[in-house]
Amino acid sequence: MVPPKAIYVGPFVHCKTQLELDICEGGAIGVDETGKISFIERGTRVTGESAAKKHGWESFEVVCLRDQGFFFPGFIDTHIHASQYPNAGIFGKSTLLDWLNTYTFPLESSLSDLARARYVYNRVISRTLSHGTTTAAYYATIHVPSTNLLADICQTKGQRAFIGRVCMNSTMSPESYRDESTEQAISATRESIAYIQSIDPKHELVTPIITPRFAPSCTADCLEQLGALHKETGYPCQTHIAENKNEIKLVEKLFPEAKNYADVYDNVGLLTEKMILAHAVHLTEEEVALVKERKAKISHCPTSNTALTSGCAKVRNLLATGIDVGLGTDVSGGFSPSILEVARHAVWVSRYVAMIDGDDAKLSPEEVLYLATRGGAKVVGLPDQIGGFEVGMDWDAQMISLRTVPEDGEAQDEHEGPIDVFGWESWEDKLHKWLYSGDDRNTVAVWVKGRLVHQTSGYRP
Ligand SMILES: O=c1[nH]c(=O)c2nc[nH]c2[nH]1
Ligand SMILES: [Zn+2]
Repeated sequence: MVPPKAIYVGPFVHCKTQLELDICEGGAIGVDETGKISFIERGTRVTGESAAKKHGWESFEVVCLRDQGFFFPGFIDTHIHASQYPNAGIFGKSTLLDWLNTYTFPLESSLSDLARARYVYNRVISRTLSHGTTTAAYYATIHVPSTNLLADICQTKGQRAFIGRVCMNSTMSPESYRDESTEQAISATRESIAYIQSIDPKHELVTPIITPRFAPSCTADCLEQLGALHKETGYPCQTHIAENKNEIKLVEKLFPEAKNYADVYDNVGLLTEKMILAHAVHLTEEEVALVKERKAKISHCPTSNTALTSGCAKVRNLLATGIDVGLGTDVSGGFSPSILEVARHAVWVSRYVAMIDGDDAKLSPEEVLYLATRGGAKVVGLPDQIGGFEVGMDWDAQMISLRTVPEDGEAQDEHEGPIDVFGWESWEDKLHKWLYSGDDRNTVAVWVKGRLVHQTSGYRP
């Protein structure tokens, strides 16, 4: 579907650097038929017509922010298990290894049923889009048909996605839910890769991602062959690392020849700049140095790490080392499909770290919004294409509505959302209010590559 040429008029905000937002109180962003940003005009007096005239545009749509609010880059969820979405919020008092057996494997296993997979995947994609997630790195299940279905639905609904068929062939996983052998794990992975290539040969929207679940669920031989597949195809990879202390002990037992957890992946050629490592809560200094050296990326998942009592990742240290970090909902270790919520929790977790390590550990609102957008773009390997508003980048964006409370303090309608703006706040204050109290009611429209992929019912941009 070709999106129309369009000019988006109103305030826009994006991250200039890790520490600084670029807040433009008024302007116009021209997006061409390919969904790319063609021009950016700044100024509160700029209109769609004046911008079009300046750039010689003749036929186009104008999308104006009718209420107070702003355009913001779409969020990037660098780690989410689409197949676990029905369990969001269901974890009791479990920790990682018993959570996998009690809650997770039974649900994932049930998605061999394509009708059930369709039900779940339709919902999780609609839900994440409604929270402003324009790109997601998904784990599906071990099943090829339902993994391929996830790719189909992302394409139909217009969400940019990395789609991973989960590899898990070790006897640590239940017999009823694991790959039969290394050969079968690799051929199923190849089958899913070939399908995704067939539906999106240039990977305009969906891309396969090689997905060993985590070291304990794969044999050394399987990891080795996945490393070879990564080298052969150049496709990105994702896995988990150092999430939980018992998991780390298990890795030491299963891979006694490895120096540490990161070394298990490094030994087989999986620790590269195209690897997304989820969690990294308990990495040693030596491992952090290796991750940095290999330019591997980290997905920080604070809601999950708190829910499963895994620990508090020291994100300030990772950033100071120069490692690229993004945010992940990690549904359903994480209970929420919202990256805005995860960004807020990234602030909280950094404060828990600061209570022990000192104030330098604290992440600011600007920093977590950076991780949710530009940081995530680096993690998924698309820093020049998504995560910000620059000429030549794709229009992956969300329209945020923040209405000022009327003078009588009363009138509310379905689009008001949970934030009370009184009108005297600075732009920085409004953004902080959105970060700490906003939700999907504020996200009234969402675009991916210039295509409108979500709008709040009744709200027409
Ligand atoms: O947060 C997590 N979710 C999972 O599904 C998983 N599998 C292994 N390790 C994991 N961690
Ligand atoms: Zn996970």
